[in-house]
Amino acid sequence: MVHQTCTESDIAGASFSIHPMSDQFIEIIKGALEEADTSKVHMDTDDVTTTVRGKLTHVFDVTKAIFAHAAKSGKHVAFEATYSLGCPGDSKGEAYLAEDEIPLNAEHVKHIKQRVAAKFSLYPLGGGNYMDVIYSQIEAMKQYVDVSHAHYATRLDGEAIAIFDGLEKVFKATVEGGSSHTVMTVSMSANSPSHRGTNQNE
Ligand SMILES: Cc1ncc(C[n+]2csc(CCO)c2C)c(N)n1
Repeated sequence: MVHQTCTESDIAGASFSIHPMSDQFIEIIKGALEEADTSKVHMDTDDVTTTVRGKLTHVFDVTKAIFAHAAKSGKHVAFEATYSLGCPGDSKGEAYLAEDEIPLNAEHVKHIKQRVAAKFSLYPLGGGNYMDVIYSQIEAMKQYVDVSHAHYATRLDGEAIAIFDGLEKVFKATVEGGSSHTVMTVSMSANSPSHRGTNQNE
């Protein structure tokens, strides 16, 4: 078996998709991808997902903005993402590591009000006490949004922007805590008919 070695580079990335439950899905997906300022990341869209790579701050900033732009269509939008840091498979995005830490979209999207339901799972690979890391980061998440137990994941209910900011903080804390390869999966749902009656945006 060939063992791939992970580089020392701190390049982060996300592979994500948006699925708007609407006949206008093409406009919603493409519109959201275009509306976000992606100049500090390497971004590539195909028929399955979009991949963004660069500094972790910008990967979260761009995915948060794209989701917020899609969700503000008012249509039921599902979002799936896998975030990863610590084991890059290619190097095209590495040029973007020279960027500064100033997010380009945060100011623009921070006023978007969008209640969402989400689930996330954190995988601190390459560290010892991985369950301790997971439990302490679930605890940390309670500062930002409503947190509840789910099988294979932790449920989050709240404003989309607060949830993305919480996810970014938890991811960073896991990396800074010594996880040499960190993966996080996120599922999010906006404007679901299942939320009717509980959604402040109605
Ligand atoms: C973020 C994101 N990136 C790519 C796709 C895949 N995709 C499905 S339909 C469509 C528009 C027509 O080309 C695209 C790009 C997605 N769903 N969400």
